[in-house]
Amino acid sequence: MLYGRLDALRYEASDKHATVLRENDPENPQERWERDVSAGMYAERLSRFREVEDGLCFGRLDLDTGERNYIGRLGLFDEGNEYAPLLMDWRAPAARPFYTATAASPEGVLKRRHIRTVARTVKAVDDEVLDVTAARGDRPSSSLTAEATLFAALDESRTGRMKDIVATIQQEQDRIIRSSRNGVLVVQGGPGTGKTAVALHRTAYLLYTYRDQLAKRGTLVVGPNPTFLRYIEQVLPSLGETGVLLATVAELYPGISATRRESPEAAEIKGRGEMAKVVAKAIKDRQLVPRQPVELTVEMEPVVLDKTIVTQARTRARRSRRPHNEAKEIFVREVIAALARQMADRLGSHLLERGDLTDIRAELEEDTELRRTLDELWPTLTPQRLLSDLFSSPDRLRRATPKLSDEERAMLLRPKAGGWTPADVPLLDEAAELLGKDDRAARKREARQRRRELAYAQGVLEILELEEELDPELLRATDIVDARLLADRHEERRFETTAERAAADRTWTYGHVVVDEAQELSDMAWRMLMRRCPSKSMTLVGDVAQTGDAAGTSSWGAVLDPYVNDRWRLEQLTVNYRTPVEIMAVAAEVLTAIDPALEAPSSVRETGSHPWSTRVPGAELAERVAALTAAQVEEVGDGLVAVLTPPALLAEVGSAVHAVVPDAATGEGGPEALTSRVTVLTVGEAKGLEFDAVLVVEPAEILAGSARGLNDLYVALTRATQQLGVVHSTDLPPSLTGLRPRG
Ligand SMILES: Nc1ncnc2c1ncn2[C@@H]1O[C@H](COP(=O)(O)OP(=O)(O)OP(=O)(O)O)[C@@H](O)[C@H]1O
Repeated sequence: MLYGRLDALRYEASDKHATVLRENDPENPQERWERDVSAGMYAERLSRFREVEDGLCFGRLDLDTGERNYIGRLGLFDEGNEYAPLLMDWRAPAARPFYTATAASPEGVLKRRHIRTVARTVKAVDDEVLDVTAARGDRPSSSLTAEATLFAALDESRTGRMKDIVATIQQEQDRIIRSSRNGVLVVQGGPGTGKTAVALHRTAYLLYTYRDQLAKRGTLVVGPNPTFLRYIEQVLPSLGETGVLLATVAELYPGISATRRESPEAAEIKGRGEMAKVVAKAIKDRQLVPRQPVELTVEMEPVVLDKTIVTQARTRARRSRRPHNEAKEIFVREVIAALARQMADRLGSHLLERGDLTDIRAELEEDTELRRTLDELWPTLTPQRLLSDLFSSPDRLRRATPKLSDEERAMLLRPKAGGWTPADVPLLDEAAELLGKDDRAARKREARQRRRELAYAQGVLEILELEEELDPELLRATDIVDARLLADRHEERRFETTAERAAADRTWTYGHVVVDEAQELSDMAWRMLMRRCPSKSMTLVGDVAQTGDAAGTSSWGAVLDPYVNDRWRLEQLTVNYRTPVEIMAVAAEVLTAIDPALEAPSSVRETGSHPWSTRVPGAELAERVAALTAAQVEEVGDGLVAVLTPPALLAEVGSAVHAVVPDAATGEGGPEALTSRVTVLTVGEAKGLEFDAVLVVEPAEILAGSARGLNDLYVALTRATQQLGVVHSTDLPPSLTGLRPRG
């Protein structure tokens, strides 16, 4: 019945979509725009109906009032029966007991039913009786809800794409998902505790609950890398939500594609909060005072631009606290005023009238040589020019970074050409803020366009006039419309979704921002994100024990206090749904080595498969890893295998594995990286992902590879849902005693 209703809605939307496209043959841009809006709306509705097809209805609540509510991915109503609810959206308040009711606190629920479907067929039904009196003899209650459905989901082979957990959200997760939209919410939790899942379901919940507010300003979900974003991109559509912008920090500056590579050390320096001062200093460094007086001739009169004039003008411009490009106006005005006074004095100011002084100023303003000189002293700058000049000039760099060591400065130095790195993006953003808009070119372009439109409109009217000349009695076109009005009507308006408009606008501010793997963000990246969300309605999820980036954080307070003081709230997730008990026991020792105060999340599953290690000769490492990978592929059947290596071994191990498993993928980037049976990755690239089986190569090298080597090792060990093996040629790190050596 529910699928029948869904089909009817789908048919209706598809019909309307086709009608809009067929019947509206837009005559002018306004009509075209209106048609695009309607067509966009129906297309979005259609895609939403398509996305909720799988598992449309996954639950039922039998209430003590005798009512029976079905719970599903979206709300469906019976049009023929006063819109009585047929299916309740999981986010509706009345659906909440589906996730929170327990035997101790049944919230009016007698029975909760979990329904598992494949395509449109019900495959399993799992009932929980919550009324304790009625439940006598039933199985003992556990802290998990929907246990059977949950375990079935957790035991499934991984597909390389994250699935939604809407049918099995657990109580501690539900509380976070439905937590208030206001303020900054930090969700701290160990690996596999569902932080990513919770963040995405919370996004869907907020969009449902605050649809109007969020539709206008949009929602941004930030992830650590493009592979991760691909991993999660299907979750929100499957929850009926399209139109959320998913991006990495490096993608948040429109027009910049940050693909240049640099050392982790250079990226760490660029991520430091003090770089904000460096950018500010680099800008000030471009506001010059001439060493020697500059002599110019304006309208045959000599003028001298000396140090005092420029210094005073610069001080006034700086004091205005306006961004550099906007403050230029003040600088220019001040210099011109001073030079006008100079000229007037020479000509004898007592002889001049008021108008004369204005004329002198106008002459100065129009003088190209003076303009050129002023442009040199206070150049109009783009963020790109500022930073590429800075990083390619040892002198500029030295002046802007007095606190860096020579060694650190050398790491930042690079040739101008070659593009931008991800760590440059927050610096470009900072520079854009401090430089302000230089919209003169855009304004000129607009004015030119407008003139063209007016001229065209005028031409149209003239033609109409000519045609109408013969019949003076008739009302003429020019009686009703003038060129300006006609041009207005012709102005193109392009239809774009909120997410598209937001993505193209650096100064866009979002209604809500979600950051996943938030521990990886540098101080500069935080500055940038905070600017994107002045309301500070944010959800930040992460694990300070998994910080791999040297510029990342080990304390939420340190990150957030500068922006919101202590006005942020912390929620913790404590149950690990991914990593089985056996693997977690090994990883927990590494966690203790990171910080004995940190507590590992407790795993819900046991697999009976113990993590193993095998030592091989150094010269055979890549080959042996390849052979073991092939064996692992056999073992996991349909599942996915990841080989996690230190960066230095990636290429060698990658090609050895490729020789044995030809469809294996290596490294980040390619679309096959997630869905190949085997993927060879560095730990950084595997962040946030999961696989059925994982082989970790040379852990001692992972450990030694960075200042946060232990954190990286912890991340590597916690990626597997079923099996874990470690292959090494050098001694194992002392924290890996829990592995079972294998011949
Ligand atoms: N309530 C749930 N029902 C079913 N599966 C769940 C539930 N919670 C989490 N999972 C599953 O557990 C796995 C780990 O979840 P997720 O990736 O969100 O964890 P995480 O905390 O972000 O991990 P990490 O810190 O390692 O990135 C995923 O496969 C997710 O689907």
